[in-house]
Amino acid sequence: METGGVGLALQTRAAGFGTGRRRGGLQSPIGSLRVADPAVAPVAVKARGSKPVAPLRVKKSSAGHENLHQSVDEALLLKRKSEEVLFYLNGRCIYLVGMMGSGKSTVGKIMSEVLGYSFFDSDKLVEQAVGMPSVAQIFKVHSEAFFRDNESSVLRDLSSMRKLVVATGGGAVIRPVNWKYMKKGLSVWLDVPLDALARRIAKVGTASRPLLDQPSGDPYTMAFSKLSMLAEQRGDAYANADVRVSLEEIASKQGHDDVCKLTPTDIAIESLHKIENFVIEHTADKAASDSQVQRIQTL
Ligand SMILES: Nc1ncnc2c1ncn2[C@@H]1O[C@H](COP(=O)(O)OP(=O)(O)OP(=O)(O)O)[C@@H](O)[C@H]1O
Ligand SMILES: O=C(O)C1=C[C@@H](O)[C@@H](O)[C@H](O)C1
Ligand SMILES: [Mg+2]
Repeated sequence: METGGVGLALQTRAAGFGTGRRRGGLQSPIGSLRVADPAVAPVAVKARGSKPVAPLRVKKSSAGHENLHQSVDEALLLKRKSEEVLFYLNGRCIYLVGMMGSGKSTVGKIMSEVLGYSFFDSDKLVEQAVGMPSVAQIFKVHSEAFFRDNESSVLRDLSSMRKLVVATGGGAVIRPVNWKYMKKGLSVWLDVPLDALARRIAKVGTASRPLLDQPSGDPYTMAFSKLSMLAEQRGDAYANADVRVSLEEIASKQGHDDVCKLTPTDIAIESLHKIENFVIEHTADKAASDSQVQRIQTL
């Protein structure tokens, strides 16, 4: 059973979005790009009239200049891609789905900033709605089922809004009703190999992730075995997403042997690219089927 009462909190928070930000909608897909001089490039590139967008990764190495060039290129590519995608999105929300640690929050924040969308993390909204500081505590004091009910309520409330990027909880995909809400927008599955997930999670610890938290044992091994179990239980649930962004595919395209070499910006660019292709393909399909219906009606 879903719970009520989160709508007001969401509306109050979302009411602020749009102010001082770039308008979405039908703009020219590609604006004029001013290429900054990398020698004096700031550490963040600004989207038209908005906050700094792309977190430039300026790696410390002897090849410092090359890395700076690469980061500037990445930021410009991200900006250009976001301008193209905005044209096609027409205000539709983006829902990021994927296992714990797959980068939904990290990548989602980058996407929201370049698109001029608001960012929401559904786990955080559940915490606010329930009035508890962490998902771990909600699981402990109430139950997973209670958390899931609130998660569905949050997704229901979000589904009536526009211009949002939502990082969903890792398990949101298991309830069919959540797909009904997420299908109001576009869903993107961040598909990350379990080994990379376990490495990321072991680095930050499992305390905030109740389904992975273990009192003892090597953090990587414990995370890997729990994640494998969850992945098996969830089966194809993530594949319901409109778009799949496979880190293995991006890494192989870029000639990397390890997905850990990919930056969140690389992943945001690929996500926007896949979204664009999906929308173009489906708009074409719809136009073709509409014109077929019209032809049949005039017979
Ligand atoms: N491309 C990346 N490369 C390296 N580390 C990353 C990358 N993306 C995310 N991370 C790191 O991995 C961890 C998990 O990322 P994040 O919190 O964005 O995932 P999530 O999908 O939102 O997880 P959860 O489902 O638990 O909310 C964070 O510590 C983040 O800094
Ligand atoms: O994968 C999951 O089931 C979860 C992921 C987190 O984002 C939280 O929603 C919660 O810890 C459960
Ligand atoms: Mg998150």
